[in-house]
Amino acid sequence: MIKVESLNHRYNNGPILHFPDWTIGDNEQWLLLGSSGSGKSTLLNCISGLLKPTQGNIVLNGTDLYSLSSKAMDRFRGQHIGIVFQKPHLIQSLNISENIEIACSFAGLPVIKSKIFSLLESLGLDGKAKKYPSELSQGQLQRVSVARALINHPTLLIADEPTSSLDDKNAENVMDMLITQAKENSASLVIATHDTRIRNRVEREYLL
Ligand SMILES: Nc1ncnc2c1ncn2[C@@H]1O[C@H](COP(=O)(O)OP(=O)(O)OP(=O)(O)O)[C@@H](O)[C@H]1O
Repeated sequence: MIKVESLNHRYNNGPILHFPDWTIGDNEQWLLLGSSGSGKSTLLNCISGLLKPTQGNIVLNGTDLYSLSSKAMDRFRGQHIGIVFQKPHLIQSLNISENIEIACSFAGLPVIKSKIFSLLESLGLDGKAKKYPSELSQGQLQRVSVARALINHPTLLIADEPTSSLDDKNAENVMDMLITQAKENSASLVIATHDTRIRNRVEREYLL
């Protein structure tokens, strides 16, 4: 379970961004909705432990994120939170398997190749483990970024605008994949979006 409590953030001398309290239960799926500039990325960065909020707490499975040292936070994030960015951000000089392995290493967890291969297979990427990012299509690269986010069995899977640059069919495919993979991996799912095409796919909505 993830709790967002009494949270607000202020960049430099900008306006104070207020975030309503939010409880994300185990295995729940949520859309994070709000107009441009309303604070979606700021909130996701706070929840991911990447941005210390000016005030308030993020509590994940009983751990107050910002009570951790930065080193402990990095490890905790690696173990409990998987993030799918809009672009895959893979390391070009590493093959697909190695790109996923570094997510295990960052989290201080052992690399189990068989787990990587079976996750790639479940995402329709069998046979791609030894390929390099430049050898895969954009859709395949996005699925690799989902595999990287899931490899450590996170409590929470976060996707930031995963469909905004996609046509209708691919947006549908990506939503299917995120919903199915979150369920199969028993992860809660939060998708930040202003893509109205996907609003009917997820029942719960948090509005900014
Ligand atoms: N690093 C920063 N320094 C100063 N102000 C920032 C910074 N990042 C974001 N902001 C401001 O904070 C507000 C919220 O930004 P944020 O990126 O969280 O919104 P968003 O809802 O994700 O927007 P979008 O949908 O356009 O990506 C905006 O007014 C933005 O200008």
